[in-house]
Amino acid sequence: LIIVQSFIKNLKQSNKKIQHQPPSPLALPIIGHMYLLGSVLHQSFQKLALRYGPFMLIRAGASSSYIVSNGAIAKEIFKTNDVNFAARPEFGSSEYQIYKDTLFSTLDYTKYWIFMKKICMTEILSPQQITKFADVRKEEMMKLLEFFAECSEQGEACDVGNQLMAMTNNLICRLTMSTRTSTNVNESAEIREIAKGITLLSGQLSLGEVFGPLKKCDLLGAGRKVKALLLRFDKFMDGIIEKHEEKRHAGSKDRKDMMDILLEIADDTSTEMKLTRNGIKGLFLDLFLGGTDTTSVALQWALAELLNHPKAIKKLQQEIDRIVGVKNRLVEDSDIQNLPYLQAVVKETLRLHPSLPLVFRKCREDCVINGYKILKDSRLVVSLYAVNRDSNAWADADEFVPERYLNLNENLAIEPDELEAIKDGQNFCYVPFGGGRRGCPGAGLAAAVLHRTLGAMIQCFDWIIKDAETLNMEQGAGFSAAMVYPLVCYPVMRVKKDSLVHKAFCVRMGSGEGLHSEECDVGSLATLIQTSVAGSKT
Ligand code: HEM
Repeated sequence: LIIVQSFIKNLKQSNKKIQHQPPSPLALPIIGHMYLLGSVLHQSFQKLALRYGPFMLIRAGASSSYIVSNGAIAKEIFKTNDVNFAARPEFGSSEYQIYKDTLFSTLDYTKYWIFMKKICMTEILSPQQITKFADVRKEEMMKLLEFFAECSEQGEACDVGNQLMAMTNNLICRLTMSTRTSTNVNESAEIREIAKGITLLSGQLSLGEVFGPLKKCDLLGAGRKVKALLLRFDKFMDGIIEKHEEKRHAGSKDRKDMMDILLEIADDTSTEMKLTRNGIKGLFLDLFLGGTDTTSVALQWALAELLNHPKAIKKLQQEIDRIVGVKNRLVEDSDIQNLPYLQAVVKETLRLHPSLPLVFRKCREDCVINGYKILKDSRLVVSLYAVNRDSNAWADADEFVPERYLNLNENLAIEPDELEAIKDGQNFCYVPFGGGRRGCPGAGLAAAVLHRTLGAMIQCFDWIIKDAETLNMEQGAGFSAAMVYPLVCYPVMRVKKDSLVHKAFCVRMGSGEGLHSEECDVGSLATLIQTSVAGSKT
């Protein structure tokens, strides 16, 4: 009897602990909390979290979501309940989404998604594949540096953001299907235009959620426009697939790009699932949408933060000068491990400016999060922005302090035994790439591009902000938290006129100031150029 009684008492107590509704602001009829939300959604959520706590319920019209704003609860989602939150909710009406069954980023947590994730991690975005295409990354980076070098020679300012965007777009096009602006202007530019349109319209489409069942009426007209763009993308991809098929049947010995790999998997009858042409197209759409803006926006923020922190940019230049030098060669992938301050700058940039500040998940089964009962199919948003800037986890949370990773003990407001976890990425108060099995599969590629490109931009140039002392760091609306104001600067070549790096630029830019054997070591210059432009006959 005593045992039964104490069991019932315990049950009652534990039931009491499970609450049903987390804190929520006063909701107005019909619109709910929409009156509290500004255009920059992640900042509105962060402000509300300061008042209502790290786990709150927000209702916008007919759509309700739980909002997570600290590392402890993010850990419950990304680790403790990983599988249960490995699905995404629907955004707006899916009627217009021609790849609704194959678009990797929006799929439910199904066998097919697991199969595709495996392909991403072991084949197309694997560390081996990233290394194999290091020369392509380098070539695109060199193009970018050449453009800045030309601006420097002409004394002209340039819109750095536009150039970075073009670079990441070209890079993703080349890695996925060996297409690039200079070899095929139309293909790369067309992809950019389609991806830009879809990103913009998807924002409007997801607004349809607030209309509940009425979302099917496509009141904002975004659905029809998205469908038109997707059909254009579909036709474009048919052309690319056809070209790759022809090449394969002709027995081409070219290095395999992602499309070649996927077509081989599609033809393999021994795989556990069938990869269809639509599956390839859906995954490619994700790679274009997920890989381009995210990486270029992060690079922009990194340069902007450095420009607003002259001491940091100097420290970074000194580190690169010491380890790599300014004269003989550019920063290589293999240098990154020896450049801890560069790593810290990239890490701090992603902490303050996660390119996708909000992550959307769907609950697959009833569960308890932070003491609240969450029902199956509920929507949940992890605000990476708020988690990364949580002042209970980070000292001076809104400040750009790369040094905090070099001396964790002084700058972090968490328990010392968690410090090691932060270093190896297991701590959930730093989550720029999301987390758990649904975390970003492109993090490795992004890291490779970010470190090397930023390193080279700082190694080769001093940067002067156009018409201002400091940059306006206002964040814009939209899925990727880009800067509101364009990042316009004067690049000023740092490398000395007679240095090998400078001469390599001159040769590649065809400015005639290139080689004179009495001036420099032609052998090392030739090596430099060859490694800069692998495969080129220069
Ligand atoms: C700085 C660069 C990048 C950042 C900050 C970033 C961040 C993110 C985040 C936060 C997510 C959602 C994760 C979650 O739900 O937990 C995501 C998903 C995704 N990212 Fe990235 N990403 C970046 C670059 C890339 C690149 C280069 C690619 C590939 C070329 C890529 C492909 C994807 C894909 C396909 C998804 C969907 C994954 C899924 O739903 O299972 N990302 N990314």
